[in-house]
Amino acid sequence: MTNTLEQLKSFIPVAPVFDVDQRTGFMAPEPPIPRLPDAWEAWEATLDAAIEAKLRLGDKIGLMESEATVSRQWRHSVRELPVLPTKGLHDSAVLLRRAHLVLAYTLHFYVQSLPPSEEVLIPESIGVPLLEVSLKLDIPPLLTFSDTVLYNWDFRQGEKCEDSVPTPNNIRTQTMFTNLIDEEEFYLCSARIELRGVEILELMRVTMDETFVGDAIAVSRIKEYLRTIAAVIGDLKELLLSVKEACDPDTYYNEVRPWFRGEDSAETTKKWVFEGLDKHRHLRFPTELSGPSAGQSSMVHVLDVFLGVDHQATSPGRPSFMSHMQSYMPRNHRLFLVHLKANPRPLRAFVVDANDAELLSAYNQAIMSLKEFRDAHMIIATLYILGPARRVFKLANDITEGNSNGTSTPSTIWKPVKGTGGTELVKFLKDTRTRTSDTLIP
Ligand code: HEM
Repeated sequence: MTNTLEQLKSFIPVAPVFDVDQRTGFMAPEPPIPRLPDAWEAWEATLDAAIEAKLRLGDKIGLMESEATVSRQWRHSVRELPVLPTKGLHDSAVLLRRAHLVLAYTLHFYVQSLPPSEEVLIPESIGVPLLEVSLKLDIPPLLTFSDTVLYNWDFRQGEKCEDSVPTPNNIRTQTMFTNLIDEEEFYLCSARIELRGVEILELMRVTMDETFVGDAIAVSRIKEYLRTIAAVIGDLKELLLSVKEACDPDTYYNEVRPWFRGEDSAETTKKWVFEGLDKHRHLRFPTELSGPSAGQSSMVHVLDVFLGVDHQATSPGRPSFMSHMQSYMPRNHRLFLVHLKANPRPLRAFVVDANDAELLSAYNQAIMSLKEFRDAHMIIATLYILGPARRVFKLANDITEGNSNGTSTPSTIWKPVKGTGGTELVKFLKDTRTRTSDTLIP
Protein backbone atom coordinates (compact mmCIF):
# COMPACT_ATOMS: atom_id res chain seq x y z
CA MET A 1 0.00 0.00 0.00
CA THR A 2 2.72 2.45 1.05
CA ASN A 3 4.67 1.49 -2.04
CA THR A 4 1.73 2.21 -4.31
CA LEU A 5 1.17 5.54 -2.63
CA GLU A 6 4.83 6.44 -3.02
CA GLN A 7 4.70 5.47 -6.69
CA LEU A 8 1.57 7.51 -7.23
CA LYS A 9 2.94 10.44 -5.27
CA SER A 10 5.84 10.77 -7.62
CA PHE A 11 3.51 10.71 -10.59
CA ILE A 12 5.18 13.75 -12.09
CA PRO A 13 8.81 12.92 -11.56
CA VAL A 14 11.18 15.86 -11.74
CA ALA A 15 12.01 14.57 -15.07
CA PRO A 16 15.19 14.79 -17.05
CA VAL A 17 13.74 11.86 -18.95
CA PHE A 18 11.07 14.21 -20.31
CA ASP A 19 13.54 17.05 -21.02
CA VAL A 20 11.63 19.17 -18.53
CA ASP A 21 14.05 21.17 -16.42
CA GLN A 22 13.24 22.25 -12.88
CA ARG A 23 14.49 25.79 -13.57
CA THR A 24 13.62 26.30 -17.24
CA GLY A 25 10.71 23.92 -17.86
CA PHE A 26 10.43 23.14 -21.56
CA MET A 27 13.09 25.67 -22.57
CA ALA A 28 16.60 24.28 -23.06
CA PRO A 29 18.37 24.65 -19.69
CA GLU A 30 21.63 25.75 -21.36
CA PRO A 31 21.92 28.13 -24.29
CA PRO A 32 21.55 25.99 -27.43
CA ILE A 33 24.69 25.83 -29.60
CA PRO A 34 24.83 28.76 -32.02
CA ARG A 35 26.59 26.86 -34.83
CA LEU A 36 27.09 23.32 -36.06
CA PRO A 37 30.61 21.83 -36.26
CA ASP A 38 32.68 22.35 -39.43
CA ALA A 39 31.34 19.26 -41.21
CA TRP A 40 27.99 21.07 -41.63
CA GLU A 41 29.37 24.61 -42.01
CA ALA A 42 27.94 24.76 -45.55
CA TRP A 43 24.39 24.75 -44.08
CA GLU A 44 25.21 27.51 -41.58
CA ALA A 45 26.89 29.61 -44.28
CA THR A 46 23.89 29.20 -46.61
CA LEU A 47 21.50 30.34 -43.88
CA ASP A 48 23.79 33.28 -43.01
CA ALA A 49 23.82 34.28 -46.67
CA ALA A 50 20.00 34.38 -46.78
CA ILE A 51 19.81 36.50 -43.62
CA GLU A 52 22.60 38.87 -44.72
CA ALA A 53 21.06 39.29 -48.19
CA LYS A 54 17.74 40.24 -46.50
CA LEU A 55 15.87 37.94 -48.89
CA ARG A 56 12.41 39.19 -49.78
CA LEU A 57 9.19 37.21 -49.86
CA GLY A 58 8.42 35.90 -53.33
CA ASP A 59 4.88 37.32 -53.17
CA LYS A 60 5.90 40.74 -51.85
CA ILE A 61 3.80 43.43 -53.52
CA GLY A 62 6.10 45.54 -55.70
CA LEU A 63 9.04 43.13 -55.52
CA MET A 64 11.88 44.65 -57.52
CA GLU A 65 13.68 42.73 -60.24
CA SER A 66 16.99 43.18 -58.37
CA GLU A 67 15.44 41.63 -55.24
CA ALA A 68 14.05 38.70 -57.24
CA THR A 69 17.51 38.15 -58.74
CA VAL A 70 19.20 38.04 -55.33
CA SER A 71 16.69 35.40 -54.14
CA ARG A 72 17.05 33.38 -57.33
CA GLN A 73 20.84 33.34 -56.98
CA TRP A 74 20.60 32.30 -53.36
CA ARG A 75 18.18 29.49 -54.23
CA HIS A 76 20.58 28.40 -56.96
CA SER A 77 23.36 28.20 -54.35
CA VAL A 78 21.08 25.96 -52.21
CA ARG A 79 20.53 23.64 -55.19
CA GLU A 80 24.30 23.44 -55.72
CA LEU A 81 24.98 22.28 -52.15
CA PRO A 82 26.03 18.65 -51.77
CA VAL A 83 23.71 16.34 -49.81
CA LEU A 84 25.74 16.24 -46.58
CA PRO A 85 25.55 13.06 -44.50
CA THR A 86 23.77 13.43 -41.17
CA LYS A 87 25.00 10.29 -39.41
CA GLY A 88 27.50 12.25 -37.31
CA LEU A 89 24.61 14.21 -35.78
CA HIS A 90 22.47 11.27 -34.77
CA ASP A 91 23.88 10.64 -31.30
CA SER A 92 23.56 14.18 -30.05
CA ALA A 93 20.20 15.83 -29.31
CA VAL A 94 21.98 19.19 -29.14
CA LEU A 95 23.43 18.82 -32.65
CA LEU A 96 20.22 17.38 -34.08
CA ARG A 97 18.22 20.33 -32.74
CA ARG A 98 20.57 22.91 -34.22
CA ALA A 99 20.59 20.99 -37.52
CA HIS A 100 16.77 20.98 -37.56
CA LEU A 101 16.69 24.69 -36.85
CA VAL A 102 19.24 25.63 -39.55
CA LEU A 103 17.69 23.42 -42.22
CA ALA A 104 14.14 24.46 -41.34
CA TYR A 105 14.89 28.20 -41.49
CA THR A 106 16.67 27.57 -44.82
CA LEU A 107 13.68 25.59 -46.09
CA HIS A 108 11.26 28.41 -45.24
CA PHE A 109 13.58 30.99 -46.87
CA TYR A 110 13.65 28.77 -49.95
CA VAL A 111 9.91 28.12 -50.20
CA GLN A 112 8.70 31.59 -49.27
CA SER A 113 11.11 33.43 -51.56
CA LEU A 114 9.86 31.50 -54.61
CA PRO A 115 7.80 33.47 -57.14
CA PRO A 116 4.10 32.63 -56.59
CA SER A 117 3.89 31.09 -60.06
CA GLU A 118 6.59 28.48 -59.34
CA GLU A 119 6.03 24.99 -57.98
CA VAL A 120 7.43 24.21 -54.53
CA LEU A 121 10.23 21.76 -55.28
CA ILE A 122 12.51 21.36 -52.26
CA PRO A 123 16.07 20.49 -53.32
CA GLU A 124 17.61 17.28 -52.04
CA SER A 125 20.51 19.26 -50.54
CA ILE A 126 18.26 20.57 -47.75
CA GLY A 127 15.18 18.34 -48.00
CA VAL A 128 16.90 15.00 -47.50
CA PRO A 129 19.04 15.95 -44.47
CA LEU A 130 16.06 17.76 -42.95
CA LEU A 131 13.92 14.65 -43.34
CA GLU A 132 16.67 12.51 -41.80
CA VAL A 133 17.15 14.81 -38.84
CA SER A 134 13.38 15.14 -38.36
CA LEU A 135 13.01 11.37 -38.41
CA LYS A 136 15.60 11.10 -35.65
CA LEU A 137 13.92 13.81 -33.58
CA ASP A 138 10.45 12.49 -34.44
CA ILE A 139 9.11 15.90 -35.42
CA PRO A 140 7.91 17.27 -38.79
CA PRO A 141 10.44 18.55 -41.35
CA LEU A 142 9.71 22.27 -41.10
CA LEU A 143 9.97 25.10 -38.63
CA THR A 144 8.38 24.37 -35.25
CA PHE A 145 7.85 26.30 -32.03
CA SER A 146 10.85 24.46 -30.59
CA ASP A 147 13.10 25.83 -33.38
CA THR A 148 11.92 29.41 -33.01
CA VAL A 149 11.63 29.57 -29.20
CA LEU A 150 12.73 26.62 -27.03
CA TYR A 151 16.08 25.96 -28.74
CA ASN A 152 16.73 29.41 -30.14
CA TRP A 153 17.91 31.60 -27.29
CA ASP A 154 21.11 32.86 -25.68
CA PHE A 155 21.94 35.16 -22.80
CA ARG A 156 21.95 38.84 -23.62
CA GLN A 157 25.43 40.31 -23.86
CA GLY A 158 27.01 40.50 -20.43
CA GLU A 159 24.19 38.63 -18.66
CA LYS A 160 25.90 35.26 -18.42
CA CYS A 161 27.63 34.35 -15.20
CA GLU A 162 28.63 30.95 -13.81
CA ASP A 163 25.24 29.90 -12.46
CA SER A 164 23.09 31.92 -14.86
CA VAL A 165 19.60 30.69 -15.43
CA PRO A 166 17.55 32.08 -18.31
CA THR A 167 14.87 34.49 -17.08
CA PRO A 168 12.27 36.57 -18.93
CA ASN A 169 14.70 39.51 -18.84
CA ASN A 170 18.16 38.13 -19.63
CA ILE A 171 17.65 36.31 -22.93
CA ARG A 172 17.82 37.13 -26.61
CA THR A 173 17.02 35.20 -29.79
CA GLN A 174 19.78 33.51 -31.80
CA THR A 175 18.39 32.99 -35.30
CA MET A 176 15.77 35.00 -37.19
CA PHE A 177 14.53 35.61 -40.73
CA THR A 178 14.61 39.39 -40.58
CA ASN A 179 16.69 40.32 -37.54
CA LEU A 180 13.96 42.87 -36.78
CA ILE A 181 13.21 43.61 -33.14
CA ASP A 182 9.57 42.78 -33.97
CA GLU A 183 10.52 39.21 -34.88
CA GLU A 184 12.74 38.82 -31.83
CA GLU A 185 10.04 40.14 -29.49
CA PHE A 186 7.50 37.80 -31.03
CA TYR A 187 9.70 34.81 -30.12
CA LEU A 188 10.75 36.22 -26.74
CA CYS A 189 7.13 36.78 -25.73
CA SER A 190 6.61 33.01 -25.91
CA ALA A 191 9.96 32.32 -24.27
CA ARG A 192 9.06 34.56 -21.32
CA ILE A 193 5.76 32.73 -20.92
CA GLU A 194 7.57 29.38 -20.92
CA LEU A 195 9.98 30.58 -18.22
CA ARG A 196 7.38 32.25 -16.02
CA GLY A 197 5.26 29.10 -16.31
CA VAL A 198 7.94 26.95 -14.67
CA GLU A 199 6.50 27.80 -11.24
CA ILE A 200 3.22 26.22 -12.37
CA LEU A 201 4.99 22.94 -13.17
CA GLU A 202 6.22 22.70 -9.59
CA LEU A 203 2.82 23.72 -8.13
CA MET A 204 1.21 21.13 -10.33
CA ARG A 205 3.57 18.46 -9.08
CA VAL A 206 2.88 19.22 -5.42
CA THR A 207 -0.87 19.49 -6.08
CA MET A 208 -0.88 16.05 -7.63
CA ASP A 209 1.07 14.66 -4.69
CA GLU A 210 -1.57 16.12 -2.35
CA THR A 211 -4.48 14.65 -4.32
CA PHE A 212 -3.02 11.23 -3.59
CA VAL A 213 -3.03 12.01 0.13
CA GLY A 214 -6.45 13.64 -0.06
CA ASP A 215 -6.98 14.48 3.66
CA ALA A 216 -8.13 17.86 5.06
CA ILE A 217 -4.59 19.25 5.22
CA ALA A 218 -3.98 18.19 1.63
CA VAL A 219 -7.20 19.90 0.53
CA SER A 220 -6.25 23.13 2.24
CA ARG A 221 -2.80 23.03 0.60
CA ILE A 222 -4.32 22.40 -2.82
CA LYS A 223 -6.52 25.49 -2.38
CA GLU A 224 -3.39 27.60 -1.86
CA TYR A 225 -1.59 26.02 -4.81
CA LEU A 226 -4.56 26.65 -7.08
CA ARG A 227 -4.79 30.28 -6.03
CA THR A 228 -1.10 30.71 -6.79
CA ILE A 229 -1.52 28.96 -10.13
CA ALA A 230 -4.34 31.39 -10.96
CA ALA A 231 -2.03 34.31 -10.14
CA VAL A 232 0.83 32.93 -12.25
CA ILE A 233 -1.53 32.41 -15.22
CA GLY A 234 -2.45 36.08 -14.70
CA ASP A 235 1.26 36.90 -15.15
CA LEU A 236 1.33 34.82 -18.34
CA LYS A 237 -1.53 36.93 -19.65
CA GLU A 238 0.37 40.15 -18.88
CA LEU A 239 3.47 38.76 -20.61
CA LEU A 240 1.37 37.90 -23.63
CA LEU A 241 -0.12 41.40 -23.80
CA SER A 242 3.33 42.96 -23.42
CA VAL A 243 4.25 41.72 -26.91
CA LYS A 244 2.69 45.06 -27.97
CA GLU A 245 5.59 46.98 -26.45
CA ALA A 246 8.13 46.16 -29.15
CA CYS A 247 6.42 44.13 -31.88
CA ASP A 248 4.48 46.23 -34.37
CA PRO A 249 1.37 44.43 -35.71
CA ASP A 250 1.75 45.47 -39.37
CA THR A 251 5.49 44.69 -39.40
CA TYR A 252 4.78 41.33 -37.83
CA TYR A 253 1.95 40.53 -40.25
CA ASN A 254 3.61 41.71 -43.46
CA GLU A 255 7.31 41.09 -42.88
CA VAL A 256 7.72 38.36 -40.29
CA ARG A 257 4.72 36.05 -40.31
CA PRO A 258 4.73 35.17 -44.04
CA TRP A 259 8.07 33.38 -43.57
CA PHE A 260 6.37 30.98 -41.13
CA ARG A 261 3.79 29.72 -43.61
CA GLY A 262 3.63 25.96 -43.94
CA GLU A 263 2.02 23.95 -46.69
CA ASP A 264 -1.51 24.45 -45.32
CA SER A 265 -1.23 28.01 -44.09
CA ALA A 266 -0.16 29.58 -47.36
CA GLU A 267 -2.87 31.47 -49.22
CA THR A 268 -2.24 29.14 -52.17
CA THR A 269 -2.72 25.39 -51.89
CA LYS A 270 0.55 24.40 -53.50
CA LYS A 271 1.95 21.01 -52.52
CA TRP A 272 5.47 20.93 -51.11
CA VAL A 273 7.48 18.33 -53.04
CA PHE A 274 10.63 16.97 -51.41
CA GLU A 275 12.85 15.98 -54.32
CA GLY A 276 14.82 12.74 -54.47
CA LEU A 277 12.74 10.84 -51.91
CA ASP A 278 12.63 7.83 -54.27
CA LYS A 279 16.42 7.46 -53.80
CA HIS A 280 16.13 7.47 -50.02
CA ARG A 281 13.68 4.72 -49.20
CA HIS A 282 14.28 4.99 -45.44
CA LEU A 283 12.61 8.41 -45.44
CA ARG A 284 8.92 8.95 -44.93
CA PHE A 285 6.85 11.17 -47.17
CA PRO A 286 5.97 14.06 -44.85
CA THR A 287 2.31 14.53 -44.02
CA GLU A 288 2.60 17.14 -41.25
CA LEU A 289 3.57 20.47 -42.80
CA SER A 290 1.80 23.17 -40.76
CA GLY A 291 3.83 26.27 -39.94
CA PRO A 292 5.04 27.06 -36.43
CA SER A 293 2.43 28.22 -33.92
CA ALA A 294 2.57 28.87 -30.19
CA GLY A 295 -0.28 26.34 -30.23
CA GLN A 296 2.70 23.95 -30.00
CA SER A 297 3.70 25.36 -26.59
CA SER A 298 3.71 22.45 -24.15
CA MET A 299 3.20 24.88 -21.27
CA VAL A 300 -0.35 25.77 -22.36
CA HIS A 301 -1.18 22.13 -23.16
CA VAL A 302 0.03 21.11 -19.70
CA LEU A 303 -2.30 23.65 -18.10
CA ASP A 304 -5.22 22.29 -20.10
CA VAL A 305 -4.46 18.69 -19.19
CA PHE A 306 -3.83 19.45 -15.54
CA LEU A 307 -6.94 21.59 -15.09
CA GLY A 308 -9.09 19.25 -17.20
CA VAL A 309 -9.92 21.41 -20.24
CA ASP A 310 -11.07 18.94 -22.89
CA HIS A 311 -10.23 20.07 -26.43
CA GLN A 312 -11.38 16.79 -27.90
CA ALA A 313 -14.97 17.64 -27.05
CA THR A 314 -16.00 19.25 -30.34
CA SER A 315 -14.25 16.87 -32.68
CA PRO A 316 -15.27 13.38 -31.59
CA GLY A 317 -13.59 10.57 -33.49
CA ARG A 318 -10.78 12.66 -34.95
CA PRO A 319 -7.82 14.37 -33.35
CA SER A 320 -8.45 17.96 -32.27
CA PHE A 321 -6.15 20.74 -33.49
CA MET A 322 -4.56 20.75 -30.05
CA SER A 323 -3.63 17.05 -30.23
CA HIS A 324 -2.49 17.59 -33.83
CA MET A 325 -0.14 20.31 -32.53
CA GLN A 326 1.38 17.84 -30.10
CA SER A 327 3.02 15.99 -33.00
CA TYR A 328 5.08 19.17 -33.56
CA MET A 329 6.42 19.21 -30.01
CA PRO A 330 9.76 17.67 -29.05
CA ARG A 331 9.12 13.95 -28.53
CA ASN A 332 9.90 13.97 -24.81
CA HIS A 333 7.57 16.89 -24.16
CA ARG A 334 4.87 14.98 -25.99
CA LEU A 335 5.56 11.97 -23.77
CA PHE A 336 5.33 14.20 -20.71
CA LEU A 337 1.81 15.18 -21.77
CA VAL A 338 0.87 11.55 -22.36
CA HIS A 339 2.14 10.75 -18.88
CA LEU A 340 0.19 13.62 -17.38
CA LYS A 341 -3.02 12.61 -19.16
CA ALA A 342 -2.72 9.11 -17.72
CA ASN A 343 -2.95 10.50 -14.17
CA PRO A 344 -5.37 8.17 -12.35
CA ARG A 345 -6.54 11.03 -10.06
CA PRO A 346 -7.43 13.96 -12.31
CA LEU A 347 -7.70 17.24 -10.45
CA ARG A 348 -11.16 18.22 -11.70
CA ALA A 349 -12.72 14.94 -10.54
CA PHE A 350 -10.92 15.35 -7.20
CA VAL A 351 -12.43 18.83 -6.75
CA VAL A 352 -15.93 17.62 -7.65
CA ASP A 353 -15.66 14.67 -5.23
CA ALA A 354 -14.23 16.76 -2.37
CA ASN A 355 -17.43 18.82 -2.19
CA ASP A 356 -15.59 21.71 -0.55
CA ALA A 357 -16.83 25.20 -1.50
CA GLU A 358 -13.46 26.91 -1.03
CA LEU A 359 -11.61 24.28 -3.04
CA LEU A 360 -14.18 24.58 -5.82
CA SER A 361 -13.80 28.34 -5.82
CA ALA A 362 -9.97 28.10 -5.98
CA TYR A 363 -10.24 25.64 -8.88
CA ASN A 364 -12.70 27.87 -10.74
CA GLN A 365 -10.39 30.83 -10.13
CA ALA A 366 -7.60 28.96 -11.97
CA ILE A 367 -9.96 28.12 -14.85
CA MET A 368 -11.14 31.73 -15.05
CA SER A 369 -7.55 32.86 -15.17
CA LEU A 370 -6.86 30.51 -18.10
CA LYS A 371 -10.01 31.76 -19.81
CA GLU A 372 -8.79 35.34 -19.34
CA PHE A 373 -5.44 34.32 -20.85
CA ARG A 374 -7.40 33.11 -23.89
CA ASP A 375 -9.45 36.36 -23.95
CA ALA A 376 -6.17 38.27 -24.11
CA HIS A 377 -4.89 35.88 -26.76
CA MET A 378 -7.92 36.69 -28.93
CA ILE A 379 -7.21 40.39 -28.53
CA ILE A 380 -3.62 39.78 -29.65
CA ALA A 381 -4.64 37.60 -32.60
CA THR A 382 -7.12 40.30 -33.69
CA LEU A 383 -4.50 43.03 -33.36
CA TYR A 384 -1.69 41.12 -35.07
CA ILE A 385 -3.56 39.19 -37.75
CA LEU A 386 -7.12 40.30 -38.42
CA GLY A 387 -6.44 44.06 -38.31
CA PRO A 388 -3.40 43.98 -40.62
CA ALA A 389 -5.12 41.42 -42.91
CA ARG A 390 -8.08 43.78 -43.38
CA ARG A 391 -5.73 46.69 -44.09
CA VAL A 392 -3.87 44.67 -46.75
CA PHE A 393 -7.19 43.59 -48.28
CA LYS A 394 -8.45 47.16 -48.42
CA LEU A 395 -5.22 48.40 -49.97
CA ALA A 396 -5.35 45.68 -52.64
CA ASN A 397 -8.94 46.65 -53.49
CA ASP A 398 -8.14 50.36 -53.54
CA ILE A 399 -5.33 49.67 -56.03
CA THR A 400 -7.59 47.52 -58.22
CA GLU A 401 -10.35 50.12 -58.16
CA GLY A 402 -7.84 52.83 -59.07
CA ASN A 403 -6.58 50.74 -61.98
CA SER A 404 -10.04 49.96 -63.31
CA ASN A 405 -11.14 53.60 -63.61
CA GLY A 406 -13.77 53.52 -60.94
CA THR A 407 -15.44 50.20 -61.71
CA SER A 408 -15.81 48.73 -58.29
CA THR A 409 -15.14 45.00 -58.72
CA PRO A 410 -13.28 43.81 -55.65
CA SER A 411 -9.89 42.33 -56.56
CA THR A 412 -10.32 39.51 -54.11
CA ILE A 413 -13.12 38.18 -51.97
CA TRP A 414 -12.57 38.39 -48.21
CA LYS A 415 -11.88 34.88 -46.92
CA PRO A 416 -11.60 33.77 -43.29
CA VAL A 417 -7.99 34.33 -42.21
CA LYS A 418 -5.92 31.28 -41.37
CA GLY A 419 -3.45 30.91 -38.50
CA THR A 420 0.12 29.77 -39.19
CA GLY A 421 -0.96 26.40 -37.81
CA GLY A 422 -3.60 26.30 -40.55
CA THR A 423 -6.73 26.97 -38.48
CA GLU A 424 -9.61 29.29 -39.32
CA LEU A 425 -8.39 31.29 -36.43
CA VAL A 426 -11.40 33.28 -35.23
CA LYS A 427 -13.66 30.27 -34.92
CA PHE A 428 -10.87 28.13 -33.52
CA LEU A 429 -9.75 30.58 -30.84
CA LYS A 430 -13.35 31.22 -29.77
CA ASP A 431 -13.85 27.45 -29.47
CA THR A 432 -10.77 26.92 -27.27
CA ARG A 433 -11.96 29.75 -25.05
CA THR A 434 -15.46 28.30 -24.79
CA ARG A 435 -14.07 24.89 -23.93
CA THR A 436 -12.06 26.55 -21.16
CA SER A 437 -15.09 28.25 -19.61
CA ASP A 438 -17.10 25.03 -20.04
CA THR A 439 -14.64 23.45 -17.60
CA LEU A 440 -15.84 25.63 -14.71
CA ILE A 441 -17.58 23.57 -12.04
CA PRO A 442 -21.08 24.96 -11.34
C1 HEM B 1 1.59 38.16 -31.55
C2 HEM B 1 1.44 37.05 -30.84
C3 HEM B 1 0.51 35.90 -31.20
C4 HEM B 1 -0.34 35.74 -32.24
C5 HEM B 1 -0.61 36.69 -33.37
C6 HEM B 1 -0.98 34.45 -32.08
C7 HEM B 1 -1.89 33.89 -32.95
C8 HEM B 1 -2.42 32.63 -32.86
C9 HEM B 1 -3.27 32.01 -33.83
C10 HEM B 1 -3.70 32.62 -35.12
C11 HEM B 1 -3.59 30.79 -33.38
C12 HEM B 1 -4.49 29.76 -34.07
C13 HEM B 1 -3.75 28.50 -34.36
C14 HEM B 1 -2.94 28.58 -35.62
O1 HEM B 1 -3.47 28.31 -36.69
O2 HEM B 1 -1.74 28.90 -35.53
C15 HEM B 1 -2.94 30.62 -32.11
C16 HEM B 1 -3.07 29.52 -31.32
C17 HEM B 1 -2.50 29.41 -30.09
N1 HEM B 1 -1.61 30.27 -29.52
FE1 HEM B 1 -1.09 32.09 -30.21
N2 HEM B 1 -0.51 33.86 -30.94
C18 HEM B 1 0.40 34.72 -30.38
C19 HEM B 1 1.13 34.49 -29.25
C20 HEM B 1 1.00 33.40 -28.44
C21 HEM B 1 1.75 33.16 -27.25
C22 HEM B 1 2.86 34.05 -26.72
C23 HEM B 1 1.30 32.00 -26.72
C24 HEM B 1 1.75 31.31 -25.45
C25 HEM B 1 2.82 30.61 -25.37
C26 HEM B 1 0.27 31.50 -27.59
C27 HEM B 1 -0.39 30.32 -27.41
C28 HEM B 1 -1.27 29.77 -28.30
C29 HEM B 1 -1.98 28.55 -28.07
C30 HEM B 1 -1.84 27.66 -26.85
C31 HEM B 1 -2.75 28.32 -29.18
C32 HEM B 1 -3.73 27.16 -29.39
C33 HEM B 1 -5.12 27.68 -29.12
C34 HEM B 1 -5.45 27.89 -27.67
O3 HEM B 1 -4.90 27.21 -26.81
O4 HEM B 1 -6.33 28.75 -27.40
N3 HEM B 1 0.12 32.38 -28.62
N4 HEM B 1 -2.22 31.76 -31.82
